[in-house]
Amino acid sequence: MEIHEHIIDLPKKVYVGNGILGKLKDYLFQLNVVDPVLVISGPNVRKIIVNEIMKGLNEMNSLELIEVTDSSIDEVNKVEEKMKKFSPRFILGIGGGKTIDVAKYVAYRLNVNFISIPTAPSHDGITSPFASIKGLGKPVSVKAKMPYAIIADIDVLSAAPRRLINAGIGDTIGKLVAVRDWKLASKLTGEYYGDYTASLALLSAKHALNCTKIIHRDLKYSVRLLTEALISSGVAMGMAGSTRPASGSEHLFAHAVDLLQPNLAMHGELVGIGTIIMAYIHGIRWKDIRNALNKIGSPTTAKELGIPNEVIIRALTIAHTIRPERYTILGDRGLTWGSAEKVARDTGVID
Ligand SMILES: NC(=O)C1=CN([C@@H]2O[C@H](COP(=O)(O)OP(=O)(O)OC[C@H]3O[C@@H](n4cnc5c(N)ncnc54)[C@H](OP(=O)(O)O)[C@@H]3O)[C@@H](O)[C@H]2O)C=CC1
Ligand SMILES: O=C(CO)COP(=O)(O)O
Ligand SMILES: [Zn+2]
Repeated sequence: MEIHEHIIDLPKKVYVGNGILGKLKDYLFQLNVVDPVLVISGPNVRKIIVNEIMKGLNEMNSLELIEVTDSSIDEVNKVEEKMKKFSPRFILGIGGGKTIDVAKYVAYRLNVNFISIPTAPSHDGITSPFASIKGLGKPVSVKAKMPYAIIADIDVLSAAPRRLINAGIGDTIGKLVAVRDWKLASKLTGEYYGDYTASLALLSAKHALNCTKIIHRDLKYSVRLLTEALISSGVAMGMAGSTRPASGSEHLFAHAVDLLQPNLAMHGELVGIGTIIMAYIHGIRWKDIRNALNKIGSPTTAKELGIPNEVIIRALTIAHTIRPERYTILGDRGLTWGSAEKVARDTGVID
């Protein structure tokens, strides 16, 4: 008899709290982290946060820091080159989504434990066992290492620029559409639909929507809520063994814009706009989503992001080609130029 197994890898420990990075040394001890340890970080985060963290770890005999500037395969190769000489037992990824993606992808390829230390609540890659790496030939995420532990310091995360916090809200609200797409696919194509992981992703989206109502009066509480939502959305991906619960047509749109005009906008901002458009096509409450994003000052129009109307329309027409194996509301044939222009205008994304 053939055995079908589904193996779920989960983090060993998740630390969340205010000012907890000051206890990093204790946590690493609790987690049995032994050196050599490699810290991966980006240039901004290094200056703002990591240099201080490194001082706190100066008792380690073997500790190295490497800076990465984007989540490309070239940066992955650069880190791997360094690892040949250094052979770390643990990797700490400290930063935004791109840094964490490089760290978890390197950790996966070389089978080294990886600890995720987010400095911005801008994405749900904090916990997911997937990484978006540019230069692998596709704009969507690939398999990577599930973090061994997560250390989320709410003081640090809530001090991140507001744009990054808003992007995390956009990335999470996207699950409202992603789960709809998944359900639709299960009806039309017979694809397995995981009720539990879908519910977990939806719960994250609901909490992110709640954040939009309270962030003006209680930033720290909202960031804590958002961080927990990002973590559990990542867990949903880990449990599903795919990004399906967290990425549908709204992400396809975001990936398409990024392909056409790289680095113009943050991932979560594009997902937020994609969510408005795809919610409109699904016939769900797209105006509520747009109002929620407007309320926090997150962009809801192409103009706010400096993206030409033609790029939005073109992205909508090619989005269905990005991951053809994952059925969404865009169907197999996608949108025509005319229908793409109409939905973008009807939702106010272009004028
Ligand atoms: N693997 C997955 O499942 C997922 C992956 N992603 C991916 O994550 C990426 C998006 O991540 P995102 O975080 O939005 O973008 P970036 O990682 O590009 O971070 C944006 C900027 O914010 C800076 N930054 C981070 N923390 C702070 C802070 N506390 N204070 C000041 N600046 C800070 C970074 O600095 P520095 O230059 O130092 O890095 C960087 O310049 C995309 O590539 C996306 O595809 C998104 C969702 C899920
Ligand atoms: O960004 C993601 C989830 O928020 C990952 O999605 P993709 O698998 O589409 O890259
Ligand atoms: Zn995302």
